[in-house]
Amino acid sequence: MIGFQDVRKEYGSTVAVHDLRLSLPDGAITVLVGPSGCGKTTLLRMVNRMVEPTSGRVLLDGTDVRELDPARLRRGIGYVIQQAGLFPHRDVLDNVGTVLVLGGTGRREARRRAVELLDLVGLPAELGTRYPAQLSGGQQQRVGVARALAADPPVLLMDEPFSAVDPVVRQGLQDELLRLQGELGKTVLFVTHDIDEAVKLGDRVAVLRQGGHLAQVAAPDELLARPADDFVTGFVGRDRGYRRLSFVDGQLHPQSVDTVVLGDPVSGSGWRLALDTDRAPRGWVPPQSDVDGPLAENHLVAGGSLHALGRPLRGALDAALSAPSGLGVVVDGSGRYAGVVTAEHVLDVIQRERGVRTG
Ligand SMILES: Nc1ncnc2c1ncn2[C@@H]1O[C@H](COP(=O)(O)OP(=O)(O)OP(=O)(O)O)[C@@H](O)[C@H]1O
Repeated sequence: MIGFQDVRKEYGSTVAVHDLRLSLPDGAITVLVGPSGCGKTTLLRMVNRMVEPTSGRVLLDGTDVRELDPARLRRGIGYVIQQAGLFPHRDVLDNVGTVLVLGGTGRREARRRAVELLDLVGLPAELGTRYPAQLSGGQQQRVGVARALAADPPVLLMDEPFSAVDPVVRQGLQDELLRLQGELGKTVLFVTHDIDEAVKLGDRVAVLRQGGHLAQVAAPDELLARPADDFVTGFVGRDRGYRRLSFVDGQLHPQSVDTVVLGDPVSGSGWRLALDTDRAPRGWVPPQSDVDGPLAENHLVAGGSLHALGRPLRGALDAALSAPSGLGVVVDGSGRYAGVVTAEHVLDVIQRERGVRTG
């Protein structure tokens, strides 16, 4: 759907994008990642003609975008930028409905549709009458995404949309984008300088280096497993082997451990896992603890992270490494205790998976 054909952009003597050839698969997220100044934003803005190439062509559905009227082109492409870029003097509903009104929809209908879009991006309708300054950074970004989706464009350009929010909110926004994309299947071009964000979100990741050169384009797992050169190796980082575990699934065989339900008397010795009455893990009873009477929260040592069955093995290893007992707690889809795993067991499964994969 979107293709860059030998696209070059020069600003005076600066080559921002160097004869770049890249095509973006339909209905997938392609992430452009690279250090500051390597030409990511320039490349992205060439799609909606906010920047014109010095030479080469940008194709949208086979048509050179230069043949398309810029205003119409932009109405058909969702655009999300850092700090959302909302209009400060319009309330949230008017912000979200902007593109619809520009396209000829009446204001009342645009506001009605905006309420649905807020719901789509996980915001309560009550926020609709607030002004951007009355929202948190994460909420503003969601409004920005809702606004970009308003005209239901097939293409979404996202330029560092989550860079200005704190890491926890950022993860939430990333998860939300993946959920939305699962529903909507847009063709997304996403710019970031954060390799973790790139491998989490991208179906394909294009790594750029200084001077606007394309260093490698690959699926995230492939990128981490086989970086094309020293630049990409350096960029994806030293812990790429560990990060790659995010893409490794395998059949874990959790073992059982002694459990005790909060409110029940404690017996046995060694590490015992405390559960609530729904069998959700709550923490650990350490060896030699002398709990007298029913088990209460204040008798517990905090647990590590939990691993949900079927999720990538990185989470299982983290659960084992973060548990005070050294036993990673595995839960089922409803958050109920399903067993425990040691780091050794997880590593065995990983090695076996690798063996299968590499033949
Ligand atoms: N309007 C402009 N005039 C002159 N030079 C520009 C202009 N826009 C970008 N450049 C230069 O082109 C190069 C690429 O810039 P661009 O903004 O595309 O990089 P980027 O990878 O998005 O960077 P960042 O991650 O810092 O946003 C940089 O050297 C930049 O200084």
